Amino acid sequence: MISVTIEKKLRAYHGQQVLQVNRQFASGSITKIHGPSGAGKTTFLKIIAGLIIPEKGTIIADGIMWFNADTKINIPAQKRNTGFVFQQYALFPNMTIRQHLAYATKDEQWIKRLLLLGKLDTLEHQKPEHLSGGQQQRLAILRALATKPKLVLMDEPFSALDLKMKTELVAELKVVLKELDTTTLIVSHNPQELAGWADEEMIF
Ligand SMILES: Nc1ncnc2c1ncn2[C@@H]1O[C@H](COP(=O)(O)OP(=O)(O)OP(=O)(O)O)[C@@H](O)[C@H]1O
Repeated sequence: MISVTIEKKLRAYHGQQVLQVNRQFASGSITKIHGPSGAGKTTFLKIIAGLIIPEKGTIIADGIMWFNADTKINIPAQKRNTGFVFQQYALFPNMTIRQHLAYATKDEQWIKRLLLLGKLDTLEHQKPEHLSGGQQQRLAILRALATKPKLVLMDEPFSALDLKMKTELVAELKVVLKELDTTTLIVSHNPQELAGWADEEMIF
């Protein structure tokens, strides 16, 4: 279980807005997060990942204190074993699809399964510049899963996919996430998207 109790001042255009969250996420659950633009959804994911530091609060993951503002505990992002799908994908321009995955895992069977999941098996030796937006986005999702993380944070991960691709991927992705027992937080700006797919909902 991940338990998050935080406060973070946001840089808003007018005045100041404070992001306050007090929420638990059960192990292996999938939570869909939605709410208005600028409400702090991306910031919230980055706080859990350890990329943005809140002013107050604690983050406890499976009994381990990742962050405590009072005692100044702050486990670095790379030690939180968290998969992150960024809105802008953040792929490595000089690495092929396969190299993105092989960088994270040596498990050949797992790499093969991920490539099939993302329908990228025939493109494994291509670099990002030769991929469509949807293919790049799928690679970002696969890379986030490559280490079989206990926590996956996804920021609008299906925005570049057509409906057919999204429907197929989402179904297969859920099977994989449940198999890994990965706790998953997915930001989606569309309240209807993923209806019935996620276990929980969090509204900003
Ligand atoms: N590191 C940071 N520290 C403080 N405030 C930040 C930081 N990064 C972004 N912000 C501010 O937080 C606010 C919320 O931004 P954020 O990107 O989290 O919203 P969002 O809900 O994800 O929006 P969208 O749906 O448009 O992606 C913005 O006003 C932004 O300026």
